Order: sequence, then C-alpha cells, then structure tokens
Amino acid sequence: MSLLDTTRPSTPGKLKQEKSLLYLQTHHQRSLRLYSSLSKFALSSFFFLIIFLFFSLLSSPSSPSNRSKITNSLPGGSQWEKKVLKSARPKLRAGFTVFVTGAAGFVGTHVSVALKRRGDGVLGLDNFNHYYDVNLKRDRQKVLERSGVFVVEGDINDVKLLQKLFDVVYFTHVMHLAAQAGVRYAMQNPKSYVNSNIAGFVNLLEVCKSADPQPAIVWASSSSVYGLNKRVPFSEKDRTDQPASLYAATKKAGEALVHSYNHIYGLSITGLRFFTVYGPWGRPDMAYFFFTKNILKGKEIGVYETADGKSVARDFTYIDDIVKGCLAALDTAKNSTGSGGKKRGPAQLRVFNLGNTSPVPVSKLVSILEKLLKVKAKKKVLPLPRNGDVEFTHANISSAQRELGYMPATDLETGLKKFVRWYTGYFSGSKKKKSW
Ligand SMILES: O=C(O)[C@H]1O[C@H](OP(=O)(O)OP(=O)(O)OC[C@H]2O[C@@H](n3ccc(=O)[nH]c3=O)[C@H](O)[C@@H]2O)[C@H](O)[C@@H](O)[C@@H]1O
Repeated sequence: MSLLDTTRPSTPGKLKQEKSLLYLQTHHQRSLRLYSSLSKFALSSFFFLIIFLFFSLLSSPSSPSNRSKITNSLPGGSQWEKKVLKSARPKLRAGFTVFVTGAAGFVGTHVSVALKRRGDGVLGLDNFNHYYDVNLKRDRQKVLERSGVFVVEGDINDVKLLQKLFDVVYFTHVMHLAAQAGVRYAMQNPKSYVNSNIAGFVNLLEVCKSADPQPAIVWASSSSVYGLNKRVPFSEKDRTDQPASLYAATKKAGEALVHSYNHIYGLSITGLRFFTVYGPWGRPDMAYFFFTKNILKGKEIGVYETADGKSVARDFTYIDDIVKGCLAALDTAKNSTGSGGKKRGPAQLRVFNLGNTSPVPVSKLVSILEKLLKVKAKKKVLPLPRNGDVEFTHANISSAQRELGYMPATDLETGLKKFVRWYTGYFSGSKKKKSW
C-alpha cells in the first residue's frame, strides 16, 4: 500500500483503474518475491535439516556402530559374553567354574578372590542393593575386577538372567551367598527377607536343577537357625525349629528347601551355618563395625545384656577362617546326580557349623576395640531388645573339622586388629583403601 500512497494519479477516473492495475501488478510481484524467498528459505532449511540429521546420526548413540557397542555390553551382547566367559574360565585344567551369588558382599568378595587366586574360574552376581552403603560394595567390586572376577549386575529373582548365564557357562559349582542379611532389620522389612532368602533361592535352585549337568551347590545358612536352642555348644544335630527372628526363619526355610531339591532332583547341596563373621571389608550393619565407627566419633554405643544381667555373647568368626571353610566345602562337594531336572540317584546333602568355638561377651568385644582404637567408648548398657536377637551363640565344629578339615585359627583380638587396620585405612581415604 505504501507504493500506491505515494503515486499521485493524473485523473481521478483513471486513478481507480490504474490504482487497481498497479495494485494487481505490485501484489503479484510481491507475492512472487515472497514465494521465491519462502521457497529459498524452505530449500535451505531442508538442506540444513538433512546435514544436521546426517551428522547427528553419525554421532548419536543410536548410530549403527554405537548401538552395537551398547547392545554388545548389555547382558546377552557379544562383549558381555566375552567378559562372562573370561571370568568364568579356570586357569588350571582341573579348576572349578564357580558361580558366586552376592559376590560384592562381604563374604562373597573374600571367597571370590580366594577362588580366583588359586586358579578357579569365578563369575559373580550381585544386585548392589541399598541395605548398606553401596560405595563399599562398589569398592569391593573394584577389588574383584583387579583379581579378574567379573560381577554381573542382577538379581537372583531374575530367572531369565540366571538362565542366560547358565546357557553361556557350564558351572561346576554354585557358591550361593546372596541374601538379605541382618537379624534386626527383619522387623522393618520382612518382605525383603522372603524375596531374597526364599523366593530368590528357589529361582536359583530351579535353574540349577534344570542345568545339564547340574552344579554342586554350597550356600550360606546361619547360626541363627539354632534360635532358642539351649544346648551348648550348638551341634548340627540340635533342634532348629525355634527361630527367634524372621531372618532365622527364612534361613531355616532355605534348609528345608534344599532338602526337597536334593531329594527330588539329585542336587548335591552343602549348607554352611556361619557364626557372626567379621573382618576387613565387613558389613557396616554389624555391631563390631558400627561400634568402631561410633567409638571413633565419640558417640554412644548400646551394649545389650540379658535379663539376668549378663552380657550377650557371640562366637565371632574371622573372615579368613570362613573362607577356608567355604573352599573346603566346595572341594569336598560331590557331583549332583541329576540332569535336566531328573534325578538319577541319591545325592550328597550336608550342613556344617562354621564358627570359632569360643564365644566372647559383647562387653569384651567393646574393650578390645577401645584398646585398639585407643579411645574410651561411651557405653550404654541396654536390656536385650525383643527384636530377634538371641542371648549367645557357640559352635560345635567337630563335624566341619572331621569332613572339611576346618580349623579356625584367628582369635577375636587378632581378627579385630586386622579389621581396625583396614577400617582406619579405608575411611581415611588413603591409598591403602585400594589395597586388598
Ligand atoms: O552368624 C549369624 O548367624 C549372624 O551373625 C550376625 O548377626 P549377629 O550375631 O546378631 O551380629 P551383630 O548384629 O553384629 O551383633 C553382634 C552382637 O552384638 C549385640 N549388639 C548388637 C547391636 C547393638 O547395638 N548392641 C549390641 O550389643 C548383639 O545382640 C549380638 O550379640 C549377622 O548380622 C547375621 O547376618 C548372621 O547370620
């Protein structure tokens, strides 16, 4: 319109015609210009888009090369399978191929490293749950990696994953240590105990029973199955039908489950009743660990005593002794007799106490820690809460001694010294943290 406004027509009649003609012409020209610049813009945008898509396809994770890299490192991918096979391959010809569940746990890490060191193949599995500090589990995983043990991140409740692992590797043995541990936490989260210690265990047994050939299984039961048993020292022949906690009940359930899998499917199974295992890289939910932490921080610690005024006592067992017992159980395990879910004959079924045979009152544990840490503890004596704790534990180990050659060699003071050395190194952030 501005062009029309500035053109002054000579006659008014002509003006209308000229004006409309001029309007049509200029409108047409403007439209042409507009269309041409629009089409130029569209064309260049189109080219720009093509170039952008081309480069983003090249660099994006979904480009064919990257995509295959990612899928290869996921469970089932070829890189992943390579790692699994490398870790599981024994160095020695007669070496075992052991599947260790709960491999990034306290006992799992120690057992896996010991097996790998002596030349067995080890594949780990761990779900890295948040029951306690995951950083500690990740640091244990680094230790395992340095020893050549690959830990698959997954849960024993994941049947497909277990199946996949058993398809890829022929395991001669399974060392089943994955569990929801801790006596007192069972009151807060009972389901997690049922989920891991019963449902997860059944999944694992199902996969093992169908494997061809079947592996021999060694698994972690607990001293807590003795519950309210009063006969001391606790013998494998004593009654275990009075669990004092849900945790103990799920471990006892595990013992009943393995009986049926042994009976029906011919799986060779050995249960190990661990007695309050302690040591470097231990579990922060256990008393010796959080007592150390709280004593060093000047915080109060609650020391339980029985109704008649005695300190509760535990048959504290050092980790290295437990590792020896686990390896001996694997070494003496006979082959399973079934295959592909069918039993061919009776199979081995064993249960052993792995303890230290010398119960120590918790008050004594505290005085040893005070001496080692050179700090006086702020103790508060409390009545033993009704949360599933038992008053004392004491292992009779004659059966393990006879059949496994098990002989604990570390007393509580020596073991705690090693724990305190590790603890102070690890939490000071020094390079010692990285050493095993
Ligand atoms: O061997 C076992 O059967 C069990 O050993 C430990 O269970 P627990 O012996 O209760 O070990 P802690 O929780 O470290 O307790 C050790 C002792 O310290 C006492 N305690 C615990 C906590 C506390 O605040 N004060 C205290 O005096 C307990 O009553 C117990 O006598 C493990 O946590 C279980 O997973 C394992 O199965």
